[in-house]
Amino acid sequence: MQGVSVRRGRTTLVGDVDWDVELDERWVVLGPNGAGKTTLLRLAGAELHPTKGRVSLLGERIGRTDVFELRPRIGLSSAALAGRIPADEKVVDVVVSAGYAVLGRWREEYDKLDTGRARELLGALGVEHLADRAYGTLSEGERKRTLIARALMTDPELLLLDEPAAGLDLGGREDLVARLSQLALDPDAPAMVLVTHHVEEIPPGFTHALLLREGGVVAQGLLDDVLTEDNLSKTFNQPLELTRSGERYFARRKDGAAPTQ
Ligand SMILES: Nc1ncnc2c1ncn2[C@@H]1O[C@H](COP(=O)(O)OP(=O)(O)OP(=O)(O)O)[C@@H](O)[C@H]1O
Repeated sequence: MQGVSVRRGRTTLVGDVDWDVELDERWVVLGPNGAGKTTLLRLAGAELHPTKGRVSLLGERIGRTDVFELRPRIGLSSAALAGRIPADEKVVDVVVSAGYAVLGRWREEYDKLDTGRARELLGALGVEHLADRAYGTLSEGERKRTLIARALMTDPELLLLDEPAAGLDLGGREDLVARLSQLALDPDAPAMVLVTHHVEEIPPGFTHALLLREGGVVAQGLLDDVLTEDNLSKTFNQPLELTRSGERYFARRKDGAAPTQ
């Protein structure tokens, strides 16, 4: 992205962003509510055109390419997508239908090979036993894993995950972080961008971070350089203490700091 802004009326959702993601990188986009994270991810998923600036994805310039050809090369898991899945859709079909860029099994008869791959992906995410259940009967954590399996179904070159751990309990979060870490460390895995509000959700193996506040970039670059107390405090507009334990990060407000408005 070069000089990218997205505006709606007088509101700037993201402003003047320069950002490069290489295919072997795993990025976390971190920022408070309303910072513009989802907007940035939708730009990266060819779901949104910038108001200003240039976006190129997988060698194709947005505005000069057919986004319908580009989108299957990008795997996306988001709450918006989750909300469009029919409750009675079979879990394996939620995954396999990604290869046909549809939601809802009724449209296609799927190939056995594809169904096998979908089950394999569900297995890699620890939910193969749910393959024949209706999506609507799954817990939040099981749904998130199903959606990640779906995002991987087309063997994408870029994987975009919008708050994959939101709504999970502690065990569910830790399990998902471990699985995403495995994926991040796999050299054959696609480039990854993960949006989150919480440093605790950064999976080991992620290499880069972009910190966003009020639509602007506070800092971006190698994770270790960018994730500092100063940068995090600026991003969340309060004095934060950041600790690192092994490959994981933890943050909390500094002792004695006054609550923000
Ligand atoms: N169509 C629109 N018109 C005006 N403002 C909008 C529009 N769409 C989004 N916004 C605003 O743009 C800002 C950025 O939204 P975005 O969803 O990208 O933030 P986010 O960082 O993903 O937030 P969250 O963490 O709460 O999901 C928000 O303040 C939102 O209210």
